[in-house]
Order: sequence, then structure tokens, then C-alpha cells
Amino acid sequence: MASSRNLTRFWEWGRKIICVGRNYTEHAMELKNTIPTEPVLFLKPSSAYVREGASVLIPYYSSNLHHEVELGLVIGKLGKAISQEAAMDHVAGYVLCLDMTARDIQEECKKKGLPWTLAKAFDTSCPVSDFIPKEKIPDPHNIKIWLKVNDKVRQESNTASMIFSIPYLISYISKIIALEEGDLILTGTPKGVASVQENDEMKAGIDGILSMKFTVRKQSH
Ligand SMILES: CC(=O)CC(=O)C(=O)O
Ligand SMILES: [Mg+2]
Repeated sequence: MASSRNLTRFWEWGRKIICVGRNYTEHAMELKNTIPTEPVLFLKPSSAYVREGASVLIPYYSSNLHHEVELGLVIGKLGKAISQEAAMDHVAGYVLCLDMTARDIQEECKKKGLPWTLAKAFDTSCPVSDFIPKEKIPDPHNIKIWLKVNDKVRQESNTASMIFSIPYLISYISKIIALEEGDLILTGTPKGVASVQENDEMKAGIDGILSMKFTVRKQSH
């Protein structure tokens, strides 16, 4: 049954944020990671959401916060073990997202075999744009996403370069985790990830669709 809540403000619903990692070959290579044969998954809590007008915070325990611009899929209806053929029926729309990553902490976690929670799931680690209705992006595998820091281009890529397609990701994820209305899937970042510093301005966009801006601040203890 459809919800009476407003899906265009899905970030207020407290639903899951499921992130795909290493979905662009050149990004996996720039971090000296292997190219995955199956999607790499991790989660962020809904407290990670931040919207334009608020700041993105460098966690007090990190000295290397990275930007990762990504296309986000907003799930419109419940599904478990969704087939690739039916997958796009479960997408209600899109958002542009930043998967903010404490890279120094992630590297330590990787070395120690620990989960990435401190590196990926802190408050303000998931800036999101306005909701983009599905009809506005007829081909999500052919859009240009980009990110600038202080007006200099850092990331610029076409979603055609994803290793795993959107139907494949939805089908794969939903066999493991049921997808609910209001969930968000981050589809992975292209190459060009790099550090941001206090007072930097990050501007990101989808060509011809929208852009968003966030200022970086330091978290106080
Ligand atoms: C190495 C990563 O942080 C993976 C990730 O989040 C990605 O988008 O790729
Ligand atoms: Mg990412």
C-alpha cells in the first residue's frame, strides 16, 4: 500500500542508506583496490543525512575527509529478491549524494580488518540534493555527475562507466536486504576523490538537472 508520507522528503523517514563501493574501475584503481566481481556494500544511518544550508563536518577524529560524488536511487516500493527486469519499477526517483569518507580512518579499518562505520557513517556523511522525479532522468546510465571544490573540478564522470548496472545492483541488494519505500542506494563514486579542508565549498551537480552546495566545517569535540 502506498504511504501517505511525502517521498520527496524521504530523508526525514529514517530509512536505510545502502552504499555501493568500487563501482567505477578508475576509482577502485586510484585507491589501489581490486576490481570487484560482486558489489561491495556498506550502510550509513539516516542521521548521516544533511541538506543544503547546513554544513558538512570533518569528524573530530579524522584529518583526511574525502568527497565522493554519487548518483542516489530513491526506492519507491517494497521489494525482496527483485528481478533485474522489475528493478526499475522500484525506483521512484534520484538524488545527487556525497558519500563523505574519513579516508585516514577507512585505511586504518582496512588494515585492522574492522568495519568502516567510523569512516563512512558519521553525522553529515551523506549530503543529498533535492529529490529528482524518475521521469526527469530517462536514462540513469547516461548522465554526467561532477564535483568542484572552491570552483576547481575534482570529479567528472558519466554513469555509463559503472561496473554494475542499476538493475543489477537493485536485484543483488534486495536478495540480501529487503528494499523499502524511502530507502536510498548510493551507486558508487567515479575517480577524483580527494581531501576537503575547513571552510572549503563543495559544489556538485548532474548536468542539465541540478546542483547543490555545501560548506565544510570542523566538528567540535
Ligand atoms: C573505497 C570506498 O570508499 C568505496 C566507495 O565508497 C565508493 O564509492 O567506491
Ligand atoms: Mg562511495
